Amino acid sequence: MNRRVYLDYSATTPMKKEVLEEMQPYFIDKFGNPSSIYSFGREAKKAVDIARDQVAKLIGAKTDEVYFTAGGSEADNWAIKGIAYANKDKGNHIITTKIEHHAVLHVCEHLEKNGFNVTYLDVDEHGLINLEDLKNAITDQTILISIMFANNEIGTIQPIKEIGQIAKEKGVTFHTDAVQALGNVAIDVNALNIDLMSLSSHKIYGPKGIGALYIRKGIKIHSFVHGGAQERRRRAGTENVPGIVGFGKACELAMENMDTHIKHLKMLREKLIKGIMENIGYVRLNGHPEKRLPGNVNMVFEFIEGESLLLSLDMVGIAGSSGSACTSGSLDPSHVLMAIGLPHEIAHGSLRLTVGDFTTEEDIDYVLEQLPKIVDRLRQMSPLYEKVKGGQKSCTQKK
Ligand SMILES: Cc1ncc(COP(=O)(O)O)c(C=O)c1O
Ligand code: FES
Repeated sequence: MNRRVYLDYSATTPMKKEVLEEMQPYFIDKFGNPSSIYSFGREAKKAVDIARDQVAKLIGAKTDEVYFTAGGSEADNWAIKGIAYANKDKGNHIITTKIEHHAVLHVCEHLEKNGFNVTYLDVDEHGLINLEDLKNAITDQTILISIMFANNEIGTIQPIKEIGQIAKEKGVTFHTDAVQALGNVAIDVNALNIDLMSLSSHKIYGPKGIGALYIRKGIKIHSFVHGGAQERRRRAGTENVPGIVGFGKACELAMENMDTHIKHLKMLREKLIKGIMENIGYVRLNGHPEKRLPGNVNMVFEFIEGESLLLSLDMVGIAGSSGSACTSGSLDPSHVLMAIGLPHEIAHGSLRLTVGDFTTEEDIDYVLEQLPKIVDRLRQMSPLYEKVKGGQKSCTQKK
C-alpha cells in the first residue's frame, strides 16, 4: 500500500479531534432547540452564544455582528444579494474582481440579469488588483465592493486594508470573502475597514456545511432566509447547533495556534516550491511570490495536462487539485489562471498543492520523490516537449 498524502487543504480540511469532542454532546444528550425556553433549549442556546463569541474573537468583531450560515457560499450569496437589494434606491453598481470564487461571480451574474451593473476588475500577473483601477471604477451609483481576501487557487492575498480605506472614504460598503484567509492570516475587521466578511468552517479543521457572515453594526442588508426569529431575524431556521459548536471550537483553536500554524505551513510550502524548482524544468509558480497564503503552492508544469498529473499523483497516493476544466467538470480552464494571463494551453498544466496542519516534512519528501518521475514520464509522451527539445522556446523560458 502506497503512502497517502493529502495536499488539498484549500478544498477542505480534516476535522480536529478536539472539535469533534466538543460537538458530540450536541447530537444526542444536549439536543435541545436553542429557541426553547426550558433547560434543554437554554443549554443549546448557551453553546451557540459561546461559539458566536469564539468566531467573533478570531476576527476582532463584536459577538452580535456574527451571523451563522450554512457555509461560505451562503455567506457570499447573502452579503451580495442582501446589500444589492436593500440599497437599490441608492444605486445599482457593484465592483468585484475577475478572480472571485464562483459563489461571488455567479451571484453577480444573477444580479446583472436583475438590473444591476457589475465591474469585474482585472488583476496583474500575480493576481493582485490595482488600487487605482478600483478608485476609478467607483461611481455615484456604487453600493458595494466585493473583493476576496485571499484567492483559493493561486493564494494571492489582496491589499484588504487599503481597499477598505478606499471604500470607507467613498462611503461604499465593503464585503470580502475571507474563506481561505481565515486562520491563515491575522484578521481584524476594524483595522481592515471590512463591513461584511464571509467565513467557512471546513477550511479551518471544523465541520462542513457551517460558516458565518460578519455584518458590521448599522449596515443595511436584507434578511437571507425568512421565517423564524433565529439569527436576530436575519437568517431563519433552527440552528445547526453541533456545527456551530464545532465551528466555534475550530476558531478558538485557530486563534491559539495561529503563529505555529502559519510557520509550519510556510516551512512546508517553501520546501515544496524549492524542491520542485530545483528538480523539475519548465515550471513556474503562479500567484504572488510573497503575498500568498502560507499553505498554497500553485505551479505550471509545461507540456503536460493537469488532469494527467492529478491522476498519476493519485495512483501513488497523493491528492492535489488542478485548475483545468477537465477535472472540475466545466468546459473552461480556470478563470483565475486566465485572469493572470496564462494562455489556455499553459493553464492546462497547472497543479495546486495546499498543505495543512497534519502535513509532515516526510509527506513533502515523498511528493518530491514521486513528482519529478511522473512529470518526466508524462513529458516523454508529449509532442510539445519533443519540439522544445528540438530547439523551440517554451513559455517559461520566454518569461
Ligand atoms: C474563496 C472561497 N469562497 C467560498 C467558498 C465556499 O465555501 P463553502 O464550501 O463553505 O460553501 C470556498 C470554498 O471552496 C472558497 O475557497
Ligand atoms: S479542456 Fe481541459 S482545461 Fe481546457
